[in-house]
Amino acid sequence: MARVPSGMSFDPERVTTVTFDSYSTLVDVDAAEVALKERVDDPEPVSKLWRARSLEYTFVANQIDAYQPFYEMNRDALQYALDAHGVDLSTEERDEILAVYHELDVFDDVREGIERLRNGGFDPYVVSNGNPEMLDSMVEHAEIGDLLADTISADEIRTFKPAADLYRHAAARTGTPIDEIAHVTAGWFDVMGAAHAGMQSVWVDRKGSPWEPFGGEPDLVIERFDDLVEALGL
Ligand SMILES: O=C(O)COP(=O)(O)O
Repeated sequence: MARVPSGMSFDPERVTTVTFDSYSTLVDVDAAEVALKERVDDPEPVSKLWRARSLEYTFVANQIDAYQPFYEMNRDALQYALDAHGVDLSTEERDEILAVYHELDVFDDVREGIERLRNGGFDPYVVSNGNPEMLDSMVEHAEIGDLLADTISADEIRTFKPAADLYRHAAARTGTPIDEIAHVTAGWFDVMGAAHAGMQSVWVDRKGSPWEPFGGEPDLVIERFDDLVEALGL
């Protein structure tokens, strides 16, 4: 069931285009932990620090003009997480772990949900921090290439979420007024960034997580993509 947080309003009538975040929304980044398992005794904290640092690097990069492709952010963050936990791996081993990003598992509701949106007349796009090579392999592995209108990468303007410029760039690329876009994401910072830029924000909360006390609420909260399909009246 979709939840509309109190005081917030999701307006389905205004939506013509739906944009999706990729990592943690379409594909499961927690699966990256599996790649660590074979080489690290206690993979969970390493995986968590890796993921957290990747995102923190993107936030800092926006502020200090230090863009590098998201894959390289992940590479540096993995190195840091391993160092912080005293794990010494060769470059080849680190590369193998990193490559898991090319074949992350797709969530089971994704294909059907996007298909129903598309059949209902909405244009589905991906708007992601991932660089184009990552997005190509993500789309191929998730087998959703036939459903998407396009993928839009932070790399096109060398600026990461949640900078408003990236959402504005995405709106321009889709040819849609920004307030006619619903942005669907599991990332809290991405919910805030999309809303700040003028999109309607849809938070995918698959695990019943608490929402953030900071930064406003999503316009709509869904557990599965079907909930969005219903909220859009399809
Ligand atoms: O890893 C992230 O959440 C950032 O990448 P995304 O924009 O595709 O989500």
